[in-house]
This record gives sequence, structure tokens and C-alpha cells, in this order.
Amino acid sequence: MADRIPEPRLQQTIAIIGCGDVGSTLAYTLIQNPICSEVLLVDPKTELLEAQVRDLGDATYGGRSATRIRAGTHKEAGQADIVVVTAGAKQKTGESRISLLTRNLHILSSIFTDMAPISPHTILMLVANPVDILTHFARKLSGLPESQVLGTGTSLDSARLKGILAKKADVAASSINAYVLGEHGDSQFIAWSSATIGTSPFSLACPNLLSAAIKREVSEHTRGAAGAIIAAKGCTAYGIGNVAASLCKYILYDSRTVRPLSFYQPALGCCLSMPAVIGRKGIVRPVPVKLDETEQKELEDCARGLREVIAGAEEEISKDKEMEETMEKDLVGKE
Ligand SMILES: NC(=O)C1=CN([C@@H]2O[C@H](COP(=O)(O)OP(=O)(O)OC[C@H]3O[C@@H](n4cnc5c(N)ncnc54)[C@H](O)[C@@H]3O)[C@@H](O)[C@H]2O)C=CC1
Ligand SMILES: CC(=O)C(=O)O
Repeated sequence: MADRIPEPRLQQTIAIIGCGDVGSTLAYTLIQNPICSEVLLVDPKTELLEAQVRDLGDATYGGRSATRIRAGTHKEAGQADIVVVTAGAKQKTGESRISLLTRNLHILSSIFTDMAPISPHTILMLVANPVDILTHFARKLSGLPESQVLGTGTSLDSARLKGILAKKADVAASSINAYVLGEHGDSQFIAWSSATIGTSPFSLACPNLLSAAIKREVSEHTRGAAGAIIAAKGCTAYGIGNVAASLCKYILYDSRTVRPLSFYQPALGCCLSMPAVIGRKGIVRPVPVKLDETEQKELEDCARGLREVIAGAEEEISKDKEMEETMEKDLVGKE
């Protein structure tokens, strides 16, 4: 097959904050399927950053990719068309995503200080965990319009769901339409009542998959996927790399694709995943989904849990501020 260089979008930059396992895998995916002219990597570990840029750069010189890759600063990243935040601690075996909150909220806050002033046109995509809570705080920290701040949310969980359902129903994953909704975390739930194979509801196309035992097995598989992969290899990277790269493409191409994404839900008072149309301006509009009684309760329980975590984090932030102010006053008093 002739080496064709796919045309990247003219002069569009995707900045990736954090070039560890997830950031570098996303960068590699963007090089392999060029959609932008430049990928900018930012990481305070300068040796790692330079090495990632060199290694990824080597993957672009064979003539197959027209996307340039370079190291940049947070300030430069703040002017990119899309900023993807992968910076932060990751779970160790047995740890929950929520346990990363304090560490990753500090990192997130410092990233916005370093990026300021952020371009008013930037689309901000959160990947670092706990992604729904970080998306919630990123809205405030970035000052960007609500529609321009989104988290990858349950897009990855939904891909995992399609994978297991495809095997069980013996059809291609692309023929399954089913979403995991709510938190990218333990309180996530599957919207079984709206799942289809082609255009046929599961109750018609494969009623056997709706038995309590299968539903339990599938939801345990989907909820437990990250933990199982992390226990064996220390991280997950390919799945999220592909998900985040696809979302970048939907944004730059203004493709108006429907995905389950984490964004602010006014009726629930937090960010969590619900279906939305995604395009050049970020979240173009939410897509209403009909939930049955059980799913509606799962959604409300999930939102309540997230709101509690947000309230706890806000309390910590205000205590930290009070302590800082007291220390400043003490210092002034001693001068
Ligand atoms: N939302 C999702 O579906 C997924 C989320 N994740 C999350 O993504 C995050 C990253 O995971 P990995 O790449 O495996 O971790 P990693 O430890 O390999 O890389 C994180 C990188 O962030 C960098 N970093 C720290 N502070 C920074 C700052 N202020 N600015 C720029 N970079 C900074 C670190 O130096 C490090 O290189 C974790 O929170 C993980 O839980 C991982 C997989 C899927
Ligand atoms: C780590 C993580 O959040 C995931 O793979 O789902």
C-alpha cells in the first residue's frame, strides 16, 4: 500500500498536560491518526518529557505522519485548540479513583495557575482521575464557558461494555449501542433499558442477556476492568488513549458525534456522564435519555455520592485557605 500522508487539520494544536503512560499513549495515537498539525507535551519531569518527545518524534519521521510533536510550557498549552489533562497520580492496585482526589486537585489547581491566561476558545478535556470531580473543579479554575469543559467520563467504560456485550451477543461491537452512565468510578451504572443491537432493543434481540445473573456479571466486568488491568500491568493506557484521541477528532472535525461524557448537570448539581453531542465548541447539547425506575435511582444515588465528595473537597480547600491566611498574618505580625 502506498504511503499516504493524511492531511492534518490546518494549524491546530492539541496540548497534552502530563506525558506519563496515558499522555504518551494519547500522543502516539494522535501521531498514528493525524488530525492536528501539532501535539504539545507538557510535564515537569524534564528528562522524561525530552525522552518522550524524542521517542514519539522518531515515530513521525518515516513519512507516515504530518503531525509534529514538541515539548512546551503550561503557558503555551493554554493557547492550544484542545488541552487534555492527563497529569496526576494514578491508582495503585486496590486503590479507588476517589482516593487520588486531594493529590490531583492540587496538581490541577497548579496547572491552571501556570497556564493562565487560557485562550477563551480552548476546549478542555479532563482525563486524570477522579475525572468527574476534577471536571467539576476545572470549570471554576479555568473560567471557560460551561460547554468547553468536559471529561472523558464513561466513554471508556462504555467501550468496555460494548466489548463484553459483543462477545456475548456474537455481533460486532460497532453494532451494540449501550452506555455506562454516571460516575467514571464505582457508582457507575448501565442504561440497560435503552441498549440496542442495531435498532432492536435487547429485550427483542437478545433477551437472555437481560437475566439478573448476566447483568451482574457484565456490570462487574465493566466496573472492575481498570482494577484488573492495573493489578497486572500497573496502568491502563491504550483504551483511554484511543477514547481521548477520538474525542479530539470529533471536536476538531465538528463531527457532532454522540458520546457519554462528563459535563455539568444542572439538575444534579455535579459533573457526571450522560449522552451529549460533541463538536468544535465542546458539548453542543445534551441528548436526553429515557431511564427506567431502577436506572433513575442509580443516577440519583451516583449524583448524591459525587456531590458529597465535592462538598468535602470544598471544605478542605477553604480550611487550607484559612490556614494560609493565618500564616500570612502571623508573618506580617513578626515583621
Ligand atoms: N479517565 C480515564 O478513563 C482514565 C484516567 N486515567 C488517569 O490518568 C492519570 C494519569 O495516568 P498515567 O499517565 O498512567 O500516570 P503517570 O504517573 O504515568 O503520568 C502522570 C504524569 O503527570 C505528570 N505531572 C504531574 N504534575 C504535573 C503538572 N503540574 N503538569 C504537567 N504534568 C504533570 C507527572 O510528572 C507524570 O509524568 C491518572 O490520574 C489516572 O488515574 C488513567 C486511565 C484512564
Ligand atoms: C484508570 C481508569 O480510570 C480506567 O482505566 O478506567
